[in-house]
Amino acid sequence: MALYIKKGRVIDPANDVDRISDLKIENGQIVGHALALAEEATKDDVVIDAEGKLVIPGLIDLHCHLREPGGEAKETIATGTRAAARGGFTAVAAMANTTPVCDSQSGVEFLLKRSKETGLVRVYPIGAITKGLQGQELAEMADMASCGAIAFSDDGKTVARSDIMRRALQYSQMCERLIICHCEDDDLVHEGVMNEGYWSTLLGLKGIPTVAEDIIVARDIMLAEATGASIHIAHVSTAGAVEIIKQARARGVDVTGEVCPHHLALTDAAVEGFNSATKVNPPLRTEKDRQALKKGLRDGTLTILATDHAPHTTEEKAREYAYTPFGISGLETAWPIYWRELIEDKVLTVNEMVAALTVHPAARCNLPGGTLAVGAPADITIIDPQREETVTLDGWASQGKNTPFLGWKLRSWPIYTLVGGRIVMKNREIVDEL
Ligand SMILES: NC(=O)N[C@@H](CC(=O)O)C(=O)O
Ligand SMILES: [Zn+2]
Ligand SMILES: [Zn+2]
Repeated sequence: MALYIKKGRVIDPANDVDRISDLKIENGQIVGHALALAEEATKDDVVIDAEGKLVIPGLIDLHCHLREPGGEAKETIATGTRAAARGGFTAVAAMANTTPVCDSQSGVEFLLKRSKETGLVRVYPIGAITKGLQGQELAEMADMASCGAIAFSDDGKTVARSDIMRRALQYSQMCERLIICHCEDDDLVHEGVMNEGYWSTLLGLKGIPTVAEDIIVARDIMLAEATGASIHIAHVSTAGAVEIIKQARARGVDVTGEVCPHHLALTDAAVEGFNSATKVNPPLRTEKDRQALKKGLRDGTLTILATDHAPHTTEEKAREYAYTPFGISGLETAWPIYWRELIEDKVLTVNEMVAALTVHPAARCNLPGGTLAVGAPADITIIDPQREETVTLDGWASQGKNTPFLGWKLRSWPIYTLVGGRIVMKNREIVDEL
């Protein structure tokens, strides 16, 4: 049995493809592209009509929190990967800040095994940089790399000690893996819960200054430059960080940066009303920062889009603003939010936006996928750019209901997700029983 995707606009930035075509899928792989290829389909085959739709490589998220093991009340691999499928993602990289922390071979092996058993999309483990995310002793980086860790990160925390970070960068080169940096100076953050500025003053909440991020972005870039290592800056949120990354790239430092949907769509003004779903780390910043992120994407300083999907329980998110945990459940609204902020606002072309969600993240971590080339695994997303939907929790797959976008009317939604040729989401609904 073959599957055909008929008459879609096929966009494959990795191969400079943007044309109306049919795709043929067999045995989990893309086996052909051509106009009218679907005419050969027999009654045993499946044909998806994609006229007026975008047919793109499955989206790849380099930054999400699946919470398993230890945080199953917030999310599991089963529910988090279903949220991914609903959002058009065919692969997600899972951060190490679980309980226990993913800082050894057994942590990586657990994640891979559990993902195979219960995951709906591909899951790539990210190993911790330091044991227990304690920032004192390097984790078993080489062991983790050998059994499938695709990168290293203490995300959720900064590696505060520069000597430890320097050593980690040296080891990462031997392991040929990227270090992903969560950048905030803990002393400057202190007890802050939102961006420091007009709104924190008005609302009487403790502020987190932008320099808390900038200073560690600068430090990590200098350490990467000194060691020759490759780094990736997670959730870039400040104008200062964009400028520092831009200068470093111009000098030839191997640094990339990612942008999250919420930092493009919202500012700290959204905290008015104390909606706990707006509490995230790094915090929502000012309009100036938001515009700097867009400019950074436009001029090629920032090349990757990632969700930082950070689900929490409804109970935790019902706490007072100062005490509720940081994090936004982002997988299910990422594509239409990016569309609104980057396509409707004319920051990127559709091809550039697709590249930032597919070939760029794949290339950065040497992942398979991110392309629709013949012979590639059939990880494919179909987008209906016309579809309008209001964000509600109906059909929401993530256990984390902590989205600041409830009630937003958004255009352009994923309508099919295929992983290895298998349909895992169709017409906005998961195709699979838990
Ligand atoms: N982004 C967040 O606000 N929270 C993340 C941690 C992180 O990404 O730093 C989490 O694990 O909850
Ligand atoms: Zn982080
Ligand atoms: Zn994170």
